Amino acid sequence: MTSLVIRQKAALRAARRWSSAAALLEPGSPQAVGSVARSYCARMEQDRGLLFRQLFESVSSTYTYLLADKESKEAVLIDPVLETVERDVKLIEELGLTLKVAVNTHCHADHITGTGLLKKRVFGVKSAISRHSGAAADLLFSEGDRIPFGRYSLVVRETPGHTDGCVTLVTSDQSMAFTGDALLIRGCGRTDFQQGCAQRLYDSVHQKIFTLPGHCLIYPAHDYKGQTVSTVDEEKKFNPRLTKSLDEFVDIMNNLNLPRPAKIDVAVPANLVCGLHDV
Ligand SMILES: N[C@@H](CCC(=O)N[C@@H](CSS)C(=O)NCC(=O)O)C(=O)O
Ligand SMILES: [Fe+2]
Repeated sequence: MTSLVIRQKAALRAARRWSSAAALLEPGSPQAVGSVARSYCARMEQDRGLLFRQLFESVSSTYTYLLADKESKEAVLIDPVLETVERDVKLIEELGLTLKVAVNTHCHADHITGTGLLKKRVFGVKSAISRHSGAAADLLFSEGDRIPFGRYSLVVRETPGHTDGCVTLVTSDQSMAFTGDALLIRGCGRTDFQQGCAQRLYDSVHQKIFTLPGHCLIYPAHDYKGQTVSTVDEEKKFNPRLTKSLDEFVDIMNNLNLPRPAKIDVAVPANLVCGLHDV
């Protein structure tokens, strides 16, 4: 009994030490990245301050991501899908969030984005996409731009190759990267339509994603096998395409022989106007 009380007191003291250390770290500050202990604190800070939801649309196997600052309630939504906008709006309302930006990682070929409908459903939301996508949106971003939401922000890394306007959105403490179709879990986006280029994609992933910290979590736009998350280290070790040499990668990509996405002829024109095709 006595030893149980001692153990409980020790655990309480340790928890207090952790929480006061975490409280000293501004989310996304340079101090929040670095040693293992510091990065562990940064993750604790995130748990306390950053709301995160991974949502799934099963027809196109698309992941939509909701991130919000728990304090200010400001939120961003990454890669919403037209068919699941009502689900997303309901969740945003239930959680009392203010959606600031609905952002696309690229001009999708397989589904219509939800950004256009979201702009109609939620007052004040701005759509955003890369200026190299050729698509219309309220905000056109490029390399190094930040998408702020409360105390947090997403930093834009241009990762072309699947399309010209593909970006990876990285949290400012580099603990999470939303890679769109540039890097999928144990795979990558195809390069046989839109402005696809295998060499460009290989360079993008190696220079802009594999240079992130090894523990950085990888959240892709799609998964077709039930996988939900990976890390930079895991993909550097186990990605069956991107661990190969450039020549081998190009050969793999030129021989995927995938069928065209069923909705490509409808989705691409719609997504070039951020889903506002029927207005
Ligand atoms: N069957 C789906 C389309 C599947 C597909 O082509 N996925 C793309 C990402 S969406 S542009 C892709 O890059 N896949 C890479 C891979 O290796 O599977 C449909 O008809 O919509
Ligand atoms: Fe795509």
